Amino acid sequence: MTQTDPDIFGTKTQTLIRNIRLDGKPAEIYLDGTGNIASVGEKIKDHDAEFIIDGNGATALPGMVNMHAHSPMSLLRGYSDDMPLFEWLSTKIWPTEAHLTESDIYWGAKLACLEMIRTGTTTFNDMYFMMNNVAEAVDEAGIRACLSYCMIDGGDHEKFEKECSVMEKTVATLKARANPRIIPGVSPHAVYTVSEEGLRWCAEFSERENIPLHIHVDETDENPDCIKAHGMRVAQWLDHCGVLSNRCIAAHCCWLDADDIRLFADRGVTVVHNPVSNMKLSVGRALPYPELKAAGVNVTLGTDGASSNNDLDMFGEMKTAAILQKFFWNDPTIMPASEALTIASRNGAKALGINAGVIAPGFLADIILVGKTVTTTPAFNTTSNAVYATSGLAVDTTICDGAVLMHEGFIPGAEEILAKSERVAFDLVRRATA
Ligand SMILES: C[C@H]1O[C@@H](n2cnc3c(N)ncnc32)[C@H](O)[C@@H]1O
Ligand SMILES: [Zn+2]
Repeated sequence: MTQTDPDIFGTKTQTLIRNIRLDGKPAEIYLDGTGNIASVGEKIKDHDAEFIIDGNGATALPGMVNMHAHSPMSLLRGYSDDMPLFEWLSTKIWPTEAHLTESDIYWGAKLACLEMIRTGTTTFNDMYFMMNNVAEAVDEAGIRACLSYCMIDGGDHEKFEKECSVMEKTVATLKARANPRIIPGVSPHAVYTVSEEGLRWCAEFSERENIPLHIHVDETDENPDCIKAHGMRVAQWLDHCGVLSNRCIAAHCCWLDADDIRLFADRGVTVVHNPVSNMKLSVGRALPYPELKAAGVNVTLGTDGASSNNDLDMFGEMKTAAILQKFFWNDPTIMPASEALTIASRNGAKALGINAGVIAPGFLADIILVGKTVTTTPAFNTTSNAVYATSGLAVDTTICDGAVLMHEGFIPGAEEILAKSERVAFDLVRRATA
């Protein structure tokens, strides 16, 4: 069996991965076709491999977990840049999103899944609209995702009622797919776009269904407006509405203060750092990571949409997170490479309740191989190279749920997805600007 055998793609098979490095040491990994890692060791003798992947000295890492994305926004990559957040959303993004069709959503998500597989992401936490079309793309791509419909009611009660019914239908439809790689979630957009009844309803629904709640929090300083409207800071207001719990995944969180951080720690909230998007949109402050870490808050990593990043490469995101934190808080010891890697993989998996992010027997076989190449040589420290030196394009093999999705940089069907999403994106913008 050669490693370029086309049968290797897309199905769980008994696979031996050899000639790799794990934590800097020579290793082999055996997948027994169940979707889990069966064994890890220096030399695996007892196996029944149908396929053998020769890593040629590659570094094995857990697949990246991108904890804040808007996958269909890959269609709007480079469409509108270099503007302040609210002007960008209200004059460029929202008017264009009003023209999105189900087919656009599907092709945008296909493009995003392709990029994530190419750059070593095996799970993403997504917030957008028409999520069943995103699910279709996720299903076909073989990647793992938590998918949430984004509620925006703008304080309008009629709109609120409509949004609740879309949210309920979305969760039911996603559940009915019965795909273990797809987790439904709920997503009120933010405190400045969702009413009190909207926030409360989402919190109760997420509790009832026992599914994650994904929300934008304190990206820019939302506190003065929140205090004016409700007499409380954003974190307190969310708590007042029942939103803060261990199901809550809060993206951005740049403007949390010490009391907010204590509240998040008490409630078991997960925070997502989005350093590239935050810097590009100049939100004014970096995530208070040192204080969150000291308080024991689970911190994860995300790219945000491809129209504010503008890529979905978690390797670039890890490096940016580590160097932004060091620079902003003026301390080079903050977020060492191994911590950045944990934040980008294990911590996200934990927040979504996925048994992944660790390469050890019994964990899900969500594994990537970073090839031996210019940016990973010399291999004094493979973790340092992964975080500080290489981009996701050095990933040459991506495995999710025990199935090979990319090998030697090749992903079946990639060319069609690029060609079609290119056409779909231009057509969308033509309609939106007509
Ligand atoms: C899911 C919804 O969130 C919007 N969206 C995309 N990027 C951001 C951001 N940085 N902050 C707030 N909202 C955002 C999308 O454009 C969509 O309307
Ligand atoms: Zn976002």
